Amino acid sequence: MMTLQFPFSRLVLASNNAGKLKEFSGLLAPYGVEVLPQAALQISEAEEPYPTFIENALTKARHASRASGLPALADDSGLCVQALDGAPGVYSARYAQRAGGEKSDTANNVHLLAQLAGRTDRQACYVAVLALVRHAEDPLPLVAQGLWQGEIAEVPRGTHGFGYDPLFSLASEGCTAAELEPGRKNQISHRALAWQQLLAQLGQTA
Ligand SMILES: O=c1nc[nH]c2c1ncn2[C@H]1C[C@H](O)[C@@H](COP(=O)(O)OP(=O)(O)OP(=O)(O)O)O1
Ligand SMILES: [Mg+2]
Repeated sequence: MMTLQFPFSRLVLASNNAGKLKEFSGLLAPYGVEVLPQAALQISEAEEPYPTFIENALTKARHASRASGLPALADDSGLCVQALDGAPGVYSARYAQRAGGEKSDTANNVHLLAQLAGRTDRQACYVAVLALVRHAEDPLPLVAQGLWQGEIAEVPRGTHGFGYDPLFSLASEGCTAAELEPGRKNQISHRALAWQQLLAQLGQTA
């Protein structure tokens, strides 16, 4: 792997999602940058009111950077299902809640299966957009995206990962994302791909 020098030694991870934090600690481990989850700095969760991943990612990164005075990395991600016209998309974390249910991964998975009942088109795509700001008013944030194609399984399988992983089935791997070893997911996921894109940009701008 190419080693890159980060232009800073510490950054805030602008996320409260334990699954994402775990994946990022793996992705960032080789780069010798100290990663501080925003909760460790008592930073509140930012609002995510926008209809695009990029706007939400940037707003989360700016919020954490403003509160901490440090560079910040944010991830806005979700699952886009073809037969549902791209839903739940940017609303993935609030999918069941917006339909009157609770805000949890389990409720989201149950709701997704109900929405797809009887549908044969199960194609879906995970999307991750990353935003890295050097400071809160950074006029030139680094932005990268990754996509990961899969299909929605009929029943959940696997215990690794988080979110929709038990339903995200990968023909090439012969299993769901929740059945993948975490290290494998971190090689091939939407988040891993976006991270590689961001690193490439850092290499150009560092
Ligand atoms: O690799 C993934 N494996 C499974 N599910 C995933 C993945 N990547 C995104 N997802 C789902 C989880 C959540 O339902 C939504 C992200 O929502 P999103 O607002 O970006 O994150 P969040 O609210 O959980 O944490 P935070 O905003 O603090 O980073 O997409
Ligand atoms: Mg969120």
